[in-house]
Amino acid sequence: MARLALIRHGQSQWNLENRFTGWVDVDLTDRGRAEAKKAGDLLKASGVEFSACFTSVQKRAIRTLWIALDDMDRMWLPVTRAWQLNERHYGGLTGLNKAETAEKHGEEQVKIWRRSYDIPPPPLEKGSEFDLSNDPRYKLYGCKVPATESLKLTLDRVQPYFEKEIAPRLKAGESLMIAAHGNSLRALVKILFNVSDDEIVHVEIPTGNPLLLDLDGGLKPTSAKYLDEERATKLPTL
Ligand SMILES: O=C(O)[C@@H](CO)OP(=O)(O)O
Repeated sequence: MARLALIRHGQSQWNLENRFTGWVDVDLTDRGRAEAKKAGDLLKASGVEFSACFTSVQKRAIRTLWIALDDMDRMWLPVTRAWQLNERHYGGLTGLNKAETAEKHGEEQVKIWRRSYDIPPPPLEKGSEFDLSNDPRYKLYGCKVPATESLKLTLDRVQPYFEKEIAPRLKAGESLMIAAHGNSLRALVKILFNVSDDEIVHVEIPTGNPLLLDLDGGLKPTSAKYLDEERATKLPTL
């Protein structure tokens, strides 16, 4: 039976500051590092022997994976980095404080930008301090940096990557880890649990808390649990 562990990065500096982050390469806070270590403890205690890991090209996810693998004494596992697993791009909201933006535009509008399935935030202006179009990593990986993304647009890049690189290995019975981000993981949860466009609005993924799935041959979850039960959020029904 294949197992899949989905781990959102630990708390980042901009999670702490309550700022829209998206593709900005913000690092973990001390608490985020502690969450990553706890994720490693819990994965080790689960007894699952993983054969490979996937992560984004953003340091908060990469470092979470490093810390967890170090804790698990599995630093030798193969790791693949893919821009397709990046956080959703927050467009023109990038860098803004979420509470101040809600005061300015209203709670309802901010909720639509943050959690609606297919309404993207306004695009990021070209040449903005958060414009990453010339970042060497995206040139290296041959990625055209988006100007904004809804969850749907995020899923449109997560899904083909998952189906090509990850799903065949799970179908072959491998157990894999994915360390990624709130919204790239919401996209994966939407795919795996077959969540409707309306219901995905209510799915929140906690930081640094591994979600361990048992998958059948068609990659349908037969069991799903957050390993840190005290910090678990509600999962879609199986
Ligand atoms: O700022 C972001 O990039 C994400 C994840 O922290 O925030 P949200 O909760 O709005 O999806």
